[in-house]
Amino acid sequence: MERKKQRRNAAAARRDSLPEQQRKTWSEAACEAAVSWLEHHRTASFMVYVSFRTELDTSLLIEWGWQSGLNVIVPRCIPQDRSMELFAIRDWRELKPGAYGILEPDPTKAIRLDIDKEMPEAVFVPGLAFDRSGGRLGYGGGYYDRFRDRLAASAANAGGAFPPWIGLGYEAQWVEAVPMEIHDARVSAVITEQGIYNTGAV
Ligand SMILES: Nc1nc2c(c(=O)[nH]1)N(C=O)[C@@H](CNc1ccc(C(=O)N[C@@H](CCC(=O)O)C(=O)O)cc1)CN2
Ligand SMILES: Nc1ncnc2c1ncn2[C@@H]1O[C@H](COP(=O)(O)OP(=O)(O)OP(=O)(O)O)[C@@H](O)[C@H]1O
Repeated sequence: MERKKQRRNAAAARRDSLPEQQRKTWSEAACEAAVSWLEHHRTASFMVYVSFRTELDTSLLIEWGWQSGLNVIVPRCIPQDRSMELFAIRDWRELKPGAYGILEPDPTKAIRLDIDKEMPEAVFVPGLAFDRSGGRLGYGGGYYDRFRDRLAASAANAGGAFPPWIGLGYEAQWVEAVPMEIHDARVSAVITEQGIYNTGAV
């Protein structure tokens, strides 16, 4: 969709223009808000992206997870079918650059997770832009939308609940409305440096 591509370029340019020191401060504040949310919900595990380019930096959240004994789950993307595999990681040394140059779990070091047996209790998703109704603009690989369908199928099979789907971004990433297509999933909340926004979507 051409309209989406233009929105992606504009959103990426806006995020790239945010000063590095600001991005660092905002990332830390957003990670603290995410920590509060996880503590409040007493989650034992969460899935999170490892940041690349100018994305909101999740390293503080990941390190807090390790220190607090939570199961920290990171995806690895498979460009052939645009799917993602999950791994529990315990240390930065279990990551190596994968597709797109993103740091991803090294399958020889990290522990592979079978989502039919074990599901992350919360999922933090990256984005180029978000809107207040939970619309999310990604890089266009459809990785998270496809993965969400798989997770929903496993949850339905196991009779379990689908985990909260939470966007992480800077206040500067809000847009009026992300163009949404049928397959695009909404996030149930967005966390920024200002705190958590519930979107009303499930
Ligand atoms: N940290 C992180 N990990 C992630 C994602 C993410 O957004 N952030 N993804 C979320 O899905 C997946 C990777 N998706 C990606 C999809 C495309 C490009 C990319 O480089 N695209 C080109 C443009 C291609 C085009 O427009 O045709 C580019 O941006 O230059 C990068 C990552 C899985 N892992
Ligand atoms: N659940 C799905 N099943 C099959 N194909 C899908 C699914 N979701 C998205 N796609 C396809 O993937 C491509 C990219 O989708 P979209 O523009 O929604 O990506 P995105 O959400 O921006 O990216 P990402 O999730 O990787 O950050 C589209 O061609 C779309 O048709």
